[in-house]
Amino acid sequence: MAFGFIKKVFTFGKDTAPAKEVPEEALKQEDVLSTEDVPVPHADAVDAEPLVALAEDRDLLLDEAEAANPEADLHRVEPQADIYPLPPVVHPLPITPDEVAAPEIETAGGPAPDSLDAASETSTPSATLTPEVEATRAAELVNIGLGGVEHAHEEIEAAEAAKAAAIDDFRAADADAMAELAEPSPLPLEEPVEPAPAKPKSARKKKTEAKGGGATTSGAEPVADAGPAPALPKGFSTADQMPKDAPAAVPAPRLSWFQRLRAGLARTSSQLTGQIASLFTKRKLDDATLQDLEDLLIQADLGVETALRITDTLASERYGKDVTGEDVGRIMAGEITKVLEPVAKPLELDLSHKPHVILVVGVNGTGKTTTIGKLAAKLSGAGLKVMMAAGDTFRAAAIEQLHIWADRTKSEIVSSKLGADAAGLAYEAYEQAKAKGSDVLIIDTAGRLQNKAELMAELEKIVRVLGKLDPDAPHTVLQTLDATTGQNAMNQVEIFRNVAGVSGLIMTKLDGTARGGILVAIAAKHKLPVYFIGVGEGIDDLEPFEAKDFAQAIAGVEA
Ligand SMILES: Nc1nc2c(ncn2[C@@H]2O[C@H](COP(=O)(O)OP(=O)(O)OP(=O)(O)O)[C@@H](O)[C@H]2O)c(=O)[nH]1
Repeated sequence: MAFGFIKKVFTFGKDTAPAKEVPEEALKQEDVLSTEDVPVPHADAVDAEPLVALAEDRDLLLDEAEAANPEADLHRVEPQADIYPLPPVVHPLPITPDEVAAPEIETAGGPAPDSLDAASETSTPSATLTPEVEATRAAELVNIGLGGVEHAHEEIEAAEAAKAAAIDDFRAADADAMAELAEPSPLPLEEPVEPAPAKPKSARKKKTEAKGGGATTSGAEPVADAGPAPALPKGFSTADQMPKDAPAAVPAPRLSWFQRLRAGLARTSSQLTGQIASLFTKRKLDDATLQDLEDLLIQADLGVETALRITDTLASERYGKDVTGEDVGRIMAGEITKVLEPVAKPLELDLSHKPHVILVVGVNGTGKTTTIGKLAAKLSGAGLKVMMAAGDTFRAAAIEQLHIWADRTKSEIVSSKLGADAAGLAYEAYEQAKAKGSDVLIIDTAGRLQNKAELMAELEKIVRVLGKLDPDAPHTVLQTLDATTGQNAMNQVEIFRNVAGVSGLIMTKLDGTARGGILVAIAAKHKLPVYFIGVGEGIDDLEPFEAKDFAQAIAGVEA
């Protein structure tokens, strides 16, 4: 074995380069091979112990060979750095992920690609050190010139093969590591949420159609089934939560004018009849009860006169006897009817005048303009030629309002600018009505409080101007009374009668919360005709005044 080893050394020398004479001092290689004196690059990575053993073996073999054949020319070839340069100690290859066939990385569910560097560093196999060390050892063997070139070649090839295998292993391991990083973690941190199974498109469509969907968001395709609607705070609702097929608002059946009158007077009548019923419960009619009844009737605005008529009639019939509420109601309706019948007159028109002039007066908001429209509708409907005069020059809306009524009733209208002289307008309107052959001229006036002297003076002026045109004009002075005002209506009639010569009354708003008793008191005192009653805002809501109907409605007696 020792000769074979020597042979290899010689062959290596012939094949490559002639052997060089080694300086004497260089032959003292023990020191050279000392691991202490010769700095071994990266000594921490190279195990020098076997090399020292090899060098010792070499010296022993050379000594034995020289002893056996002193003639032999045995060169002690010592390693020199310039002849056999030490290969640099190769550290594990710094394989970067770029050099490795990177797997396709899906970012979803895996770590960010940035983490791959760290992953590759930490996953570098430590086994790659071994072939490196072996290669270094082989090189060392060559360097010391004792291992034999062939042996050294074999060792180097084996080391390189091992190194290549190690690199392959590393690359495979690294690729596995990277592939693992790219895969979603098999252990999710949170409980996975089961995705809702997608409903077939046709099923969704059917559901939408069944709901009548699409009506609220026209043109918008339902993108996805949003699932059950979230609970909304009070006050919020979704279109789905809206009641389907909400019943359409059914118009209330229109009441007859008498029903509306009764409804309007219900407060007055129910209050009155209730008090009367409780007054006469298990009581015989005596002076005290009669006095109490009189008080109740006066409180109901019927007036002292009418109240006394009622109590007197009741006493004459039932004094000292049991009395019921129905008894009192019946007598009350009869007596009120007697008071009202004389005033329940039709509005007489003297069409020989052409025009018959109707001046409409009253306090603000009592229904003058509206009543003019209603009257014109009746007259026009009867074939009469009607002209209106917008004498309320204080209020632009009143002028406009009358124009609307003129349009609706096919009436002619004369109007002027806001603030114009109302008397002058009345004059102009009369002239035009005369010229055009109008049957009726209806003149609106500004609403005014009866205590406003200057306004009342203007009203007087209108009456004077009209009287100059026709001594009998205005032929009718109508005053509108708001049925909700109560006792103040009596005062209004007194003032307007004195100033404008009111000749007849129309009580409006008897369809509301009326206090109709005052009309009985006014009728009893002034004996002014009551032509119509207003029972609504519509064009037909003006009814001829009927004493009995009105009386029964107040008394709460069935017709
Ligand atoms: N319910 C009800 N409302 C009425 C009736 N008559 C008039 N009105 C309403 O009462 C309000 C006043 O009516 P107008 O006709 O403007 O009264 P006016 O007297 O001309 O008012 P001024 O021009 O301010 O003096 C309006 O809203 C009318 O629709 C009625 O008989 N019943």
